[in-house]
Amino acid sequence: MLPEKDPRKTGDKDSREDSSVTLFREYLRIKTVHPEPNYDAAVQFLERIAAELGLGCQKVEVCPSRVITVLTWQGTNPQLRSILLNSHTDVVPVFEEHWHHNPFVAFKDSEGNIYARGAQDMKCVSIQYIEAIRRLKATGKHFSRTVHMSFVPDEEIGGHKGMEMFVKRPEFKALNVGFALDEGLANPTDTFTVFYGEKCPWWIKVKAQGNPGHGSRFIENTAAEKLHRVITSLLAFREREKQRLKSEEHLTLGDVTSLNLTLLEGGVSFNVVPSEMTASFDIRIPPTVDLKAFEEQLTAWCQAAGEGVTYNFCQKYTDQTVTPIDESDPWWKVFSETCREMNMKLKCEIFPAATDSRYIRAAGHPAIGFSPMNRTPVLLHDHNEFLNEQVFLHGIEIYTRLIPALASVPSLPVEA
Ligand SMILES: CSCC[C@H](NC=O)C(=O)O
Ligand SMILES: [Zn+2]
Ligand SMILES: [Zn+2]
Repeated sequence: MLPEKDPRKTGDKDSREDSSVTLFREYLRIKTVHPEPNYDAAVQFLERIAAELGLGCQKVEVCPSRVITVLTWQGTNPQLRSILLNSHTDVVPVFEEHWHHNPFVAFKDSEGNIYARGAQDMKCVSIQYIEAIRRLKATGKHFSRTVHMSFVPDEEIGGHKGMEMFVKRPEFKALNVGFALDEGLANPTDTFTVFYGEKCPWWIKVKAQGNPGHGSRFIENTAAEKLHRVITSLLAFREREKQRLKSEEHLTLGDVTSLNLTLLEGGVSFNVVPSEMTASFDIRIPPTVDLKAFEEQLTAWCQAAGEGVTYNFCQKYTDQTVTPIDESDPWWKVFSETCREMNMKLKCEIFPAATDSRYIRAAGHPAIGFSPMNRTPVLLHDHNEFLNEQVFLHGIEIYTRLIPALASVPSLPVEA
């Protein structure tokens, strides 16, 4: 086995690598991977950064072993609402046998592509925030609004012991957030995708009860027949939404309801007709859908499948707040104008999955999901996730413009 630092393993060839890229790769090597993320190492890393940059560092333990780290750059007018730059520190598991390089070594190939779990989702963004602030501080600049960087655990498993708890704490209220940035997605074209809202995740478990008996007989009203009907109704709806997305050109994945059958359970033996079987569905509902009507539809499908068909929620998010993206909104105006000044093309969408932005928006703060990765395939949660170092470095330049612009938004009427 090659040692972890061997250039054949890391792709390190020259010592002229940009120090921001080196820091990014160092962060990627911290194994904050589920199911047992090494959060202590990440917090230590962030404490070191805070000391290096001369930033305030606050640690909030929202529950045992779950710490939110907040690095703060105080503004010249701390009364004003702050800018929150949020990122999560955890990453999703890997199927190591499908990776061409160890996903926790941050191998860089001859084209500058850095391969690692978290390269896109979203350790890039954490380091881009940090490096932009490092550069801004180095020029001696100051801005009126305070800038906070929050680094949160457990986003990938729903944020229940992370951001969901944090927004309810006095320490969060004390941040006095005016506007937040959080993660988005890569875009393979020249355009950058920007997210102003998210779909609501609903995870439902449908239980069908029926008559049991010997596997050789035609038992009436079995659990399987009823479950089959529910599955048929739900998958037919899935097909309609899929076709709608395909046939209406202006629609994106964020605009239609997605639905997948993700778990099937039940049965004890080949020759025993079970009295109970379950099917679990991952449903993602756009903010424009009437949730009450949708729930009634689910209930109707279950009722139509026969007696003894019920469902319960394992996840039911119902806040449909979206962030304003009209030019009359002072935050959006500054965000979009600054991007325009850099000749960036933006496309505004609804995020198709769930991020911690939903908790920030539900707490009443505008939040935009934005990971500055254009000309990059969408590889989050995929094998061989990578980000090119030039794209990464360009992202730092983008934040180096965005952060001063946002932190200089003049006092708003609500702040008077
Ligand atoms: C719905 S809680 C799980 C959150 C998770 N977020 C990122 O992938 C997602 O599945 O969207
Ligand atoms: Zn993420
Ligand atoms: Zn993710």
